[in-house]
Amino acid sequence: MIEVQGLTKRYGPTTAVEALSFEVRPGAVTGFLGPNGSGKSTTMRMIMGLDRPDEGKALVAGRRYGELRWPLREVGALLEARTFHPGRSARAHLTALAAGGGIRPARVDEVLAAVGLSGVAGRRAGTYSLGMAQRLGIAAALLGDPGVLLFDEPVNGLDPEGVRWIRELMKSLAAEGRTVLLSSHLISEMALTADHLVVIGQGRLLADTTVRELTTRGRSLEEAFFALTGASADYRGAAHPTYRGATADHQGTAADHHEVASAIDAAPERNDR
Ligand SMILES: Nc1ncnc2c1ncn2[C@@H]1O[C@H](COP(=O)(O)OP(=O)(O)OP(=O)(O)O)[C@@H](O)[C@H]1O
Repeated sequence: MIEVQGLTKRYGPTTAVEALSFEVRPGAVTGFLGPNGSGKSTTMRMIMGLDRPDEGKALVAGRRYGELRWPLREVGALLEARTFHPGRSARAHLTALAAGGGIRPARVDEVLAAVGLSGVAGRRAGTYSLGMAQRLGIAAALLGDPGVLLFDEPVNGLDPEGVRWIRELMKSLAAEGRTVLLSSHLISEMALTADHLVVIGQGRLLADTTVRELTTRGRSLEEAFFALTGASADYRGAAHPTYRGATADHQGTAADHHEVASAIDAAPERNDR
């Protein structure tokens, strides 16, 4: 269980997250959706104790991250790809994490097998493709066999086989009774993967509902998402040709939003940090 209670985070003049409250329950995949810059990553970082909220709190299994005795055994997260030392092998990276996290060493080979990296576990992780790096990040998240898992855009840059693998993994983790919070820009993928949805815009909660309920609000989940987020979208990537004319105060038409969404989906990786 994840409990987000009145979270607010400001970066100078920017309010990234504002009075945000929601719960993520076990046994389901909860999708975390919102336009670019709506505060998804910041929220996940606060849940993981990587950013300090200005107001409110985030609890995992009833405690703040910093209060967890063995955090890796309670909560695992893939927040950014390539958070490992490039000169280290995958096995060495996971072995070091296990040693620091009070996790039995044999677990390393179990998670390497679970993510399909056993055959390349001795290779320097810096030589890994994006898909392999994502798998290593997921292995690290699974290392402590935690009941709570967070994934920030895990399908970013993956090929169709990788996307399907992630989808099935998310579902199986939820079916095991775990709490799974998954952010993605790919609404079509979210429709296939998630049971529940938390939608935010400009750091504020816009919807906390089931995929089924939100889908019935429009002709599709995508339509319903645009109807919900249209007024709060803040597309700053104006350099991209498809964004031309889209400004922060541009309310736009459904067609505009579709164009922008296609551009977001096509963008290989975030470049705002
Ligand atoms: N370290 C930081 N310093 C300053 N501003 C930040 C920082 N991190 C995030 N922000 C700002 O906070 C807002 C929310 O950003 P965040 O990355 O949480 O959004 P997001 O929903 O994850 O976006 P995306 O979908 O593009 O990944 C944005 O305006 C962003 O520019």
